[in-house]
Amino acid sequence: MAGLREAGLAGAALALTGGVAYVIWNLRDTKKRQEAEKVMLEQNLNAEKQEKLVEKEIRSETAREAPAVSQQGQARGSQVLVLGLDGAGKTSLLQCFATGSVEQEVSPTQGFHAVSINREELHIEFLEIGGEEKLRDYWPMYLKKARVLVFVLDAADFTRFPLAKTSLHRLLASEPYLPLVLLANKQDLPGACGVTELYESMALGSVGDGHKLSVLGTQLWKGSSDAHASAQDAYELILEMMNSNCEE
Ligand SMILES: Nc1nc2c(ncn2[C@@H]2O[C@H](COP(=O)(O)OP(=O)(O)OP(=O)(O)O)[C@@H](O)[C@H]2O)c(=O)[nH]1
Ligand SMILES: [Mg+2]
Repeated sequence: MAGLREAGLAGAALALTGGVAYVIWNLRDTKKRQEAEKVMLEQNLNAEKQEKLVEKEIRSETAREAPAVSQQGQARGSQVLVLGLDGAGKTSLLQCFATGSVEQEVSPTQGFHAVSINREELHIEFLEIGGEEKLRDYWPMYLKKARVLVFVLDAADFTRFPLAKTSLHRLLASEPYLPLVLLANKQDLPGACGVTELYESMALGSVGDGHKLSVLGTQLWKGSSDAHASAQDAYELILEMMNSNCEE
């Protein structure tokens, strides 16, 4: 009996210490959980803040129809018009500007694709009009408001150089003072034309003196580690050309 009682007491003591230990553990656990919840809450708030910031700084919009030309007005603002034949890499470029890389699959732009960047004093709206044949007739309508024209070219698609050249020269002829940034994209592809050859192939020497122009090689394919640096160089060049247009 005594053995049983002792065993009972020992059991009760164990249960008691176990209970105390549980309470302490539970208290510690609650404290830890509260701390963890606080950290999580702070992280969520920070993430929310960050999201809002990104939302505020970069807005991306795609639509099947281009914005009405009447809404465009006539004054040159901070719009950068991004044109080029279908498949050249215009959407990939804008995706890099908006997110820093080309992570998602891009699909052909059926109408327009706009990305607005607002950072401190800087506000730029990049407007891409799709490059399919049926959309090319709309291109000239958007030149009036553009401060800079970015023409993206698939530098490895030699067969379409003549078409790209005609399309580009038609645009330049209707806007004799519009600065041009020509992007020789897809430099990663074997045999892609370099910037010097492209200058010749696109007959840029024959473009009037009124045009400030720059040619830059880029590679913007999905997953490329160089895409970010390429897009960054293009972005800086565009900014420079925008500023040069302001100073006039
Ligand atoms: N290899 C390679 N592929 C690229 C590069 N840039 C874009 N592409 C690919 O080329 C295809 C067309 O790219 P888009 O960015 O949709 O071309 P786009 O000029 O917007 O074409 P449209 O909207 O049809 O006028 C996609 O499959 C891209 O992943 C590049 O530098 N290298
Ligand atoms: Mg596109």
